Amino acid sequence: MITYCNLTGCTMKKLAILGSTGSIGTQTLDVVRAHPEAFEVEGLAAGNNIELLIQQVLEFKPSKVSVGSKQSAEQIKQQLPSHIEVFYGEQGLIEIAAGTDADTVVTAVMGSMGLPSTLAAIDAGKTIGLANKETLVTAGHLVTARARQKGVQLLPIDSEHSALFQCLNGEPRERVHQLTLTASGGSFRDRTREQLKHVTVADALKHPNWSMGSKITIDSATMANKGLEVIEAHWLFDMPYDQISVLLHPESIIHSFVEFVDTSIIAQLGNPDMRVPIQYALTYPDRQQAPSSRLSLAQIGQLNFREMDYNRFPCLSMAFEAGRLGGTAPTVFNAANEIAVARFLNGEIPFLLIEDIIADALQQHEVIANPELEVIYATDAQTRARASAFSVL
Ligand SMILES: NC(=O)C1=CN([C@@H]2O[C@H](COP(=O)(O)OP(=O)(O)OC[C@H]3O[C@@H](n4cnc5c(N)ncnc54)[C@H](OP(=O)(O)O)[C@@H]3O)[C@@H](O)[C@H]2O)C=CC1
Ligand SMILES: CC(=O)[C@@H](O)[C@H](O)COP(=O)(O)O
Ligand SMILES: [Mn+2]
Repeated sequence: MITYCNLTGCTMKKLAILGSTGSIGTQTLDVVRAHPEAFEVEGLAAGNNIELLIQQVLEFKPSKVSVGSKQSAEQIKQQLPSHIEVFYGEQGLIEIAAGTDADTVVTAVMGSMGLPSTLAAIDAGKTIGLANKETLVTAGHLVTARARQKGVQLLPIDSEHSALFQCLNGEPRERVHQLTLTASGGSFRDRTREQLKHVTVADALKHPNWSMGSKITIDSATMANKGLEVIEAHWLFDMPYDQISVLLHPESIIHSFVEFVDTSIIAQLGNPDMRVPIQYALTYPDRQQAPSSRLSLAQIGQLNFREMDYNRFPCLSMAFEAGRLGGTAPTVFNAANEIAVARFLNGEIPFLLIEDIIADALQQHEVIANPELEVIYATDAQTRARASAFSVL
């Protein structure tokens, strides 16, 4: 039984979930389902999957919900009890992030569209269970500064960052030699660049180890995901880029590790199951039985590792470069990648054009140092326009 106690008594943890119908959102609700005595759901936000959202509302009984459009809001209102408040669009997402009694907000929408609601949740003093890595990539300096100012904890949900958080266990930065993020290599790990020219969307969506939303699955295949994660680690752990490395590990059993200055290495292991890091963020600093299977190293037998080939995966080099440049460069990397992946998923461009679109966007951009929020939004919009128009013809 999980209880959250302070001097005034024991309470249930109150949650709002942004992106409740997605891969992370539904697995967060699996964790809630496994511990009904510990969690209450105050707010749910989704995009277009009204059918699933209605089922979630009837099961978890939040007081407020939000959907992607006004039309969906009208539709859902007719099917829900009248005491449930229904919102929509960006303001709706902000209402779920900041306008409920939730103490913890799980940010599980995809992309930098999660930035305004994440900032609103921080401003409202909510603890953040952070899955939406694009938010930290596009505006890491603003998000982390605001969280510090408000005394708000950013608890990582991304598996590698949850692993690093657990390995670091509060140790100061001076004791750390290097953070290493492991990378599965994604759907095309063993294909040559020549073979990548004609891969299909269906092939790209077959991740070897994880079942995830489509955008992140493509990011894994291009290695842009690991690039985003390097920048995410930089901001979450206040670590310079030359102390962050990436190692190819096809099995996704070691989720990441920390090498300390005395040469000791501490790693976090587990089966690839996001409900484990999600639950850790929700119960932190406590640990409880998770709705997940136990890892048997004897059954696995061996684990493999390979040096990262940066020529094979140029998106990773570009992300390191953007991170080191800082300012608006990571915003450009992220926005160009979001558009390029959407175009690939839409069947508009071949797989290898994703990296060309990112390279073009970074090359033409004049970096603005220490950008304010408005500059971030303007850079994001300009980059999206350029990436949408990019053509090989
Ligand atoms: N999946 C995973 O295992 C991992 C994911 N992450 C990160 O977590 C985030 C979510 O990923 P994932 O769960 O895979 O993505 P999914 O695509 O599975 O889910 C995205 C969610 O966002 C919702 N959404 C889309 N548009 C809107 C909108 N306008 N307003 C409100 N909600 C909206 C979707 O709703 P609907 O479906 O109803 O349209 C869905 O609930 C990403 O940033 C990803 O990088 C990080 C580590 C692991
Ligand atoms: C589950 C998770 O955290 C994903 O970000 C995962 O790490 C993707 O795996 P690769 O990017 O290593 O293929
Ligand atoms: Mn990850």
